[in-house]
Amino acid sequence: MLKLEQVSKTYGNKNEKAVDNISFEVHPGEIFGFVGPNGAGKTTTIKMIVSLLAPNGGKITINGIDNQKDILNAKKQFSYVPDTPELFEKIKGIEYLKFMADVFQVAATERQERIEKYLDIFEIKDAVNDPIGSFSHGMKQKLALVGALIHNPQLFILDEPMVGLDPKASFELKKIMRDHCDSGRSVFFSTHVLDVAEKICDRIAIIKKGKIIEVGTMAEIREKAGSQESLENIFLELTE
Ligand SMILES: Nc1ncnc2c1ncn2[C@@H]1O[C@H](COP(=O)(O)OP(=O)(O)OP(=O)(O)O)[C@@H](O)[C@H]1O
Repeated sequence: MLKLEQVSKTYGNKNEKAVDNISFEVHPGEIFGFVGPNGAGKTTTIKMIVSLLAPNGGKITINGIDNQKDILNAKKQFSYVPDTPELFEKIKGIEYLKFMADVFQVAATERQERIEKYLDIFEIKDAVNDPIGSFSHGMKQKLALVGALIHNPQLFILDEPMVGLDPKASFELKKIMRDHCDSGRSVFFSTHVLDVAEKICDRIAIIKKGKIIEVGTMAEIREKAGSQESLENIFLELTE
């Protein structure tokens, strides 16, 4: 579903690589967690996957499509919710959702169904007729999530999705992520919330100073670390 092969990124004329020759794969039906300390390279990696940044080297394929050679078709395969969604403040929430449905050419009945379903789940049905500028941070995040789910993407990419969400929304999002993968699609997300990653991810990659230092299921990570500890404890040991 998502494949990174020897991907690197250096910003400007910095000496150090923000992302250094990383490779991993996210399979269909998988929730894949991407964890690492501040400045490790998570957002840089995500921005290269979604074609907001061009890598200096390596190859990224999404659902078999090279995201440097065929950007438009690669972009049709995924949805992306950044850590701080920047939405059009002057338009109404519902106008944003219709715009997203238009961009991804979602048929009328499906868009109606999905918009209603997710507005209900995230409890922002009453707010969507107001300008986005009047939304709280959490409400904007919920709207961005609904907008990203409208075309039922093959790959759902989220950067720090739990930050700013209330406990109910966070619970619902985790359920949506699982359902999404149970239907054969995939989720790739970065997080600092390690107990959530441990609980919901099928596989996890740990990045440190731009390099992948561990990747696998929790059982595989525990085995390699020679420890039965929590992801948090193993993470702290590996990233010391
Ligand atoms: N626009 C930029 N220009 C120059 N350097 C950058 C830029 N964005 C990120 N970096 C550098 O690249 C490295 C990786 O940053 P990145 O934001 O990818 O890390 P992260 O793992 O997402 O961190 P965090 O958990 O703090 O969000 C850091 O050293 C950072 O200073």
